[in-house]
Amino acid sequence: MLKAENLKVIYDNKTLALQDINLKVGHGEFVGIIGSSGSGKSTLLKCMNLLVRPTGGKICLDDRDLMSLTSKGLREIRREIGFIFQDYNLIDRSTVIDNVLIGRLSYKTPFQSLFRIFSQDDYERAQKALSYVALEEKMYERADQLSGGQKQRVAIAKTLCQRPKVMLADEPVASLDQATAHLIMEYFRRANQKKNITILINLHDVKLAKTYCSRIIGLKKGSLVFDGKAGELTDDILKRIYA
Ligand SMILES: Nc1ncnc2c1ncn2[C@@H]1O[C@H](COP(=O)(O)OP(=O)(O)OP(=O)(O)O)[C@@H](O)[C@H]1O
Repeated sequence: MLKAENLKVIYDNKTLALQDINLKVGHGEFVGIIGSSGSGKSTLLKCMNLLVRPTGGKICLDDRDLMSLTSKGLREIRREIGFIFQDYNLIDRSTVIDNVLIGRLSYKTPFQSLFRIFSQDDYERAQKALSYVALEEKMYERADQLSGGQKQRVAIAKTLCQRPKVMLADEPVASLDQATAHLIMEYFRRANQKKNITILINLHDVKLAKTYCSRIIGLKKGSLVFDGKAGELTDDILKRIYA
Protein backbone atom coordinates (compact mmCIF):
# COMPACT_ATOMS: atom_id res chain seq x y z
CA MET A 1 0.00 0.00 0.00
CA LEU A 2 1.12 3.53 -0.87
CA LYS A 3 0.27 6.02 1.81
CA ALA A 4 0.53 9.77 2.26
CA GLU A 5 -0.02 11.21 5.73
CA ASN A 6 -0.56 14.90 6.44
CA LEU A 7 1.46 15.73 3.40
CA LYS A 8 2.53 19.32 2.99
CA VAL A 9 4.74 20.95 0.37
CA ILE A 10 5.88 24.55 0.42
CA TYR A 11 8.22 25.61 -2.38
CA ASP A 12 10.92 28.18 -1.67
CA ASN A 13 9.42 29.01 1.73
CA LYS A 14 6.54 30.78 0.05
CA THR A 15 4.38 28.75 -2.36
CA LEU A 16 2.03 26.36 -0.61
CA ALA A 17 1.61 23.56 -3.18
CA LEU A 18 0.02 20.84 -1.01
CA GLN A 19 -1.54 20.73 2.43
CA ASP A 20 -3.20 18.14 4.67
CA ILE A 21 -3.10 15.38 2.07
CA ASN A 22 -4.08 12.01 3.49
CA LEU A 23 -4.25 9.19 1.03
CA LYS A 24 -4.13 5.41 0.98
CA VAL A 25 -3.77 3.62 -2.32
CA GLY A 26 -4.14 -0.14 -2.16
CA HIS A 27 -2.19 -2.63 -4.22
CA GLY A 28 -3.63 -2.95 -7.73
CA GLU A 29 -5.69 0.25 -7.72
CA PHE A 30 -5.93 2.53 -10.78
CA VAL A 31 -6.20 6.09 -9.51
CA GLY A 32 -6.56 9.26 -11.57
CA ILE A 33 -5.61 12.64 -10.16
CA ILE A 34 -7.44 15.63 -11.61
CA GLY A 35 -7.52 19.35 -10.89
CA SER A 36 -6.83 22.73 -12.48
CA SER A 37 -3.38 23.82 -13.51
CA GLY A 38 -1.37 24.62 -10.39
CA SER A 39 -3.63 22.58 -8.09
CA GLY A 40 -0.68 20.40 -7.04
CA LYS A 41 -1.10 17.24 -9.16
CA SER A 42 2.54 17.01 -10.25
CA THR A 43 3.77 17.87 -6.79
CA LEU A 44 1.66 15.12 -5.25
CA LEU A 45 2.89 12.52 -7.70
CA LYS A 46 6.52 13.58 -7.32
CA CYS A 47 6.23 13.34 -3.54
CA MET A 48 5.24 9.70 -3.90
CA ASN A 49 8.81 8.74 -4.87
CA LEU A 50 10.50 11.75 -3.27
CA LEU A 51 11.35 13.49 -6.53
CA VAL A 52 9.94 16.33 -4.43
CA ARG A 53 10.74 16.11 -0.73
CA PRO A 54 7.68 17.05 1.33
CA THR A 55 7.97 19.94 3.77
CA GLY A 56 5.91 17.92 6.24
CA GLY A 57 4.13 14.60 6.60
CA LYS A 58 4.97 11.08 5.62
CA ILE A 59 5.08 8.86 2.53
CA CYS A 60 5.07 5.09 3.01
CA LEU A 61 5.22 2.17 0.62
CA ASP A 62 4.21 -1.08 2.28
CA ASP A 63 4.92 0.44 5.70
CA ARG A 64 8.38 1.65 4.77
CA ASP A 65 8.70 5.37 5.48
CA LEU A 66 10.46 6.82 2.43
CA MET A 67 11.76 9.87 4.23
CA SER A 68 13.60 7.86 6.83
CA LEU A 69 15.46 5.69 4.30
CA THR A 70 19.17 5.92 3.60
CA SER A 71 20.14 6.80 0.03
CA LYS A 72 20.72 3.07 -0.63
CA GLY A 73 17.29 2.24 0.80
CA LEU A 74 15.69 4.96 -1.29
CA ARG A 75 17.42 3.68 -4.42
CA GLU A 76 16.06 0.20 -3.72
CA ILE A 77 12.51 1.36 -3.07
CA ARG A 78 12.51 3.64 -6.12
CA ARG A 79 12.83 0.63 -8.40
CA GLU A 80 9.47 -0.48 -7.07
CA ILE A 81 8.01 2.87 -8.13
CA GLY A 82 8.24 3.69 -11.84
CA PHE A 83 7.74 7.27 -13.01
CA ILE A 84 6.43 8.26 -16.44
CA PHE A 85 6.78 11.87 -17.59
CA GLN A 86 4.73 13.90 -20.05
CA ASP A 87 7.80 14.55 -22.19
CA TYR A 88 8.87 10.85 -22.15
CA ASN A 89 12.27 11.46 -20.52
CA LEU A 90 14.20 9.38 -23.06
CA ILE A 91 17.78 9.83 -24.22
CA ASP A 92 17.07 11.01 -27.76
CA ARG A 93 20.41 10.02 -29.25
CA SER A 94 20.32 6.50 -27.80
CA THR A 95 18.58 3.54 -29.35
CA VAL A 96 15.21 2.35 -28.17
CA ILE A 97 16.68 -0.79 -26.54
CA ASP A 98 19.35 1.25 -24.72
CA ASN A 99 16.63 3.50 -23.35
CA VAL A 100 14.62 0.51 -22.13
CA LEU A 101 17.72 -1.01 -20.51
CA ILE A 102 17.95 2.09 -18.31
CA GLY A 103 15.03 0.53 -16.45
CA ARG A 104 17.45 -2.20 -15.31
CA LEU A 105 20.01 0.21 -13.85
CA SER A 106 18.49 0.13 -10.40
CA TYR A 107 19.41 -3.58 -10.22
CA LYS A 108 23.06 -2.91 -11.03
CA THR A 109 26.08 -2.13 -8.89
CA PRO A 110 27.44 1.43 -9.25
CA PHE A 111 30.27 0.00 -11.40
CA GLN A 112 27.88 -1.86 -13.71
CA SER A 113 25.71 1.26 -13.92
CA LEU A 114 28.59 3.54 -14.77
CA PHE A 115 29.80 1.34 -17.61
CA ARG A 116 26.30 0.25 -18.64
CA ILE A 117 27.11 -3.44 -18.18
CA PHE A 118 23.98 -5.48 -18.83
CA SER A 119 23.46 -9.23 -18.71
CA GLN A 120 21.71 -11.50 -21.17
CA ASP A 121 18.80 -11.54 -18.74
CA ASP A 122 18.61 -7.71 -18.85
CA TYR A 123 18.49 -7.77 -22.65
CA GLU A 124 15.80 -10.45 -22.61
CA ARG A 125 13.70 -8.44 -20.16
CA ALA A 126 14.13 -5.27 -22.23
CA GLN A 127 13.13 -7.11 -25.38
CA LYS A 128 10.10 -8.61 -23.69
CA ALA A 129 9.05 -5.19 -22.40
CA LEU A 130 9.35 -3.79 -25.91
CA SER A 131 7.26 -6.58 -27.36
CA TYR A 132 4.69 -5.83 -24.62
CA VAL A 133 4.26 -2.35 -26.13
CA ALA A 134 4.52 -3.75 -29.67
CA LEU A 135 7.75 -1.92 -30.49
CA GLU A 136 10.22 -4.75 -30.88
CA GLU A 137 10.86 -3.89 -34.51
CA LYS A 138 12.01 -0.38 -33.49
CA MET A 139 14.59 -1.75 -31.06
CA TYR A 140 17.67 -0.41 -32.86
CA GLU A 141 16.22 2.92 -33.97
CA ARG A 142 17.23 6.11 -32.28
CA ALA A 143 14.63 7.35 -29.82
CA ASP A 144 14.34 10.72 -31.57
CA GLN A 145 13.14 8.94 -34.73
CA LEU A 146 9.93 7.89 -33.00
CA SER A 147 6.53 9.57 -32.79
CA GLY A 148 5.30 10.92 -29.46
CA GLY A 149 3.07 7.91 -28.86
CA GLN A 150 5.91 5.51 -29.66
CA LYS A 151 8.22 7.42 -27.31
CA GLN A 152 5.70 7.08 -24.51
CA ARG A 153 5.44 3.33 -25.21
CA VAL A 154 9.24 3.11 -24.89
CA ALA A 155 8.99 4.97 -21.58
CA ILE A 156 6.39 2.45 -20.41
CA ALA A 157 8.63 -0.45 -21.49
CA LYS A 158 11.56 1.12 -19.62
CA THR A 159 9.46 1.39 -16.49
CA LEU A 160 8.16 -2.18 -16.82
CA CYS A 161 11.80 -3.33 -16.93
CA GLN A 162 12.14 -2.05 -13.38
CA ARG A 163 9.46 -4.58 -12.38
CA PRO A 164 7.64 -1.88 -10.40
CA LYS A 165 4.82 -2.37 -7.94
CA VAL A 166 3.61 1.15 -8.62
CA MET A 167 3.61 3.33 -11.72
CA LEU A 168 3.31 7.09 -11.29
CA ALA A 169 2.45 8.89 -14.52
CA ASP A 170 2.50 12.68 -14.77
CA GLU A 171 0.24 13.82 -17.64
CA PRO A 172 1.55 11.01 -19.86
CA VAL A 173 -0.92 11.66 -22.69
CA ALA A 174 -1.15 15.47 -22.57
CA SER A 175 1.01 15.90 -25.68
CA LEU A 176 -0.74 13.22 -27.72
CA ASP A 177 -3.80 13.19 -29.99
CA GLN A 178 -6.98 11.53 -28.77
CA ALA A 179 -6.49 8.18 -30.52
CA THR A 180 -2.90 7.86 -29.34
CA ALA A 181 -3.89 8.94 -25.83
CA HIS A 182 -6.38 6.05 -25.71
CA LEU A 183 -3.74 3.62 -26.98
CA ILE A 184 -1.35 4.69 -24.22
CA MET A 185 -4.11 4.51 -21.60
CA GLU A 186 -4.80 0.93 -22.75
CA TYR A 187 -1.19 0.05 -21.95
CA PHE A 188 -1.63 1.44 -18.46
CA ARG A 189 -4.87 -0.53 -18.12
CA ARG A 190 -3.13 -3.73 -19.21
CA ALA A 191 -0.21 -3.15 -16.84
CA ASN A 192 -2.77 -2.66 -14.08
CA GLN A 193 -5.00 -5.61 -14.91
CA LYS A 194 -2.47 -8.16 -16.19
CA LYS A 195 0.54 -7.30 -14.04
CA ASN A 196 -1.39 -5.98 -11.06
CA ILE A 197 0.68 -2.79 -11.02
CA THR A 198 -0.80 0.04 -8.97
CA ILE A 199 -1.28 3.11 -11.16
CA LEU A 200 -1.46 6.75 -10.09
CA ILE A 201 -1.91 9.01 -13.05
CA ASN A 202 -2.33 12.77 -13.48
CA LEU A 203 -4.77 13.60 -16.22
CA HIS A 204 -6.18 16.92 -17.31
CA ASP A 205 -8.77 15.15 -19.49
CA VAL A 206 -11.61 14.25 -17.13
CA LYS A 207 -13.24 11.99 -19.73
CA LEU A 208 -10.09 9.88 -19.98
CA ALA A 209 -9.88 9.73 -16.20
CA LYS A 210 -13.48 8.54 -15.94
CA THR A 211 -12.98 5.96 -18.69
CA TYR A 212 -9.85 4.31 -17.35
CA CYS A 213 -9.52 5.02 -13.64
CA SER A 214 -11.60 3.25 -11.02
CA ARG A 215 -10.86 5.88 -8.40
CA ILE A 216 -10.47 9.61 -8.85
CA ILE A 217 -8.77 12.14 -6.62
CA GLY A 218 -9.59 15.81 -7.12
CA LEU A 219 -7.16 18.51 -6.03
CA LYS A 220 -7.90 22.17 -5.65
CA LYS A 221 -5.33 24.74 -4.57
CA GLY A 222 -3.22 22.05 -2.94
CA SER A 223 -6.05 20.39 -1.02
CA LEU A 224 -7.82 17.13 -1.62
CA VAL A 225 -11.44 18.00 -2.37
CA PHE A 226 -12.66 14.68 -3.82
CA ASP A 227 -11.66 11.08 -3.37
CA GLY A 228 -14.08 8.50 -4.66
CA LYS A 229 -15.15 6.09 -7.38
CA ALA A 230 -15.04 7.38 -10.95
CA GLY A 231 -18.82 6.83 -11.16
CA GLU A 232 -19.38 9.18 -8.21
CA LEU A 233 -17.78 12.11 -9.98
CA THR A 234 -20.85 14.22 -10.77
CA ASP A 235 -20.97 17.49 -12.70
CA ASP A 236 -21.50 19.33 -9.40
CA ILE A 237 -18.34 17.83 -7.94
CA LEU A 238 -16.43 18.64 -11.12
CA LYS A 239 -17.61 22.24 -10.89
CA ARG A 240 -16.32 22.35 -7.33
CA ILE A 241 -12.93 20.94 -8.36
CA TYR A 242 -12.51 23.27 -11.31
CA ALA A 243 -14.28 26.43 -10.01
N1 LIG B 1 9.79 23.58 -8.51
C1 LIG B 1 8.91 24.51 -8.09
N2 LIG B 1 9.33 25.62 -7.48
C2 LIG B 1 8.45 26.55 -7.03
N3 LIG B 1 7.10 26.43 -7.16
C3 LIG B 1 6.63 25.34 -7.78
C4 LIG B 1 7.50 24.31 -8.27
N4 LIG B 1 6.76 23.34 -8.83
C5 LIG B 1 5.48 23.73 -8.69
N5 LIG B 1 5.38 24.91 -8.06
C6 LIG B 1 4.15 25.61 -7.70
O1 LIG B 1 3.38 24.74 -6.88
C7 LIG B 1 2.00 24.79 -7.21
C8 LIG B 1 1.51 23.41 -7.66
O2 LIG B 1 2.15 23.10 -8.88
P1 LIG B 1 2.02 21.67 -9.61
O3 LIG B 1 2.95 21.70 -10.79
O4 LIG B 1 2.18 20.62 -8.62
O5 LIG B 1 0.51 21.71 -10.09
P2 LIG B 1 -0.23 20.90 -11.25
O6 LIG B 1 -1.61 20.69 -10.80
O7 LIG B 1 0.57 19.71 -11.61
O8 LIG B 1 -0.21 21.94 -12.45
P3 LIG B 1 -0.12 21.66 -14.05
O9 LIG B 1 -1.36 20.90 -14.41
O10 LIG B 1 -0.08 23.05 -14.63
O11 LIG B 1 1.14 20.89 -14.26
C9 LIG B 1 1.88 25.88 -8.28
O12 LIG B 1 1.58 27.09 -7.63
C10 LIG B 1 3.26 25.93 -8.89
O13 LIG B 1 3.52 27.20 -9.42
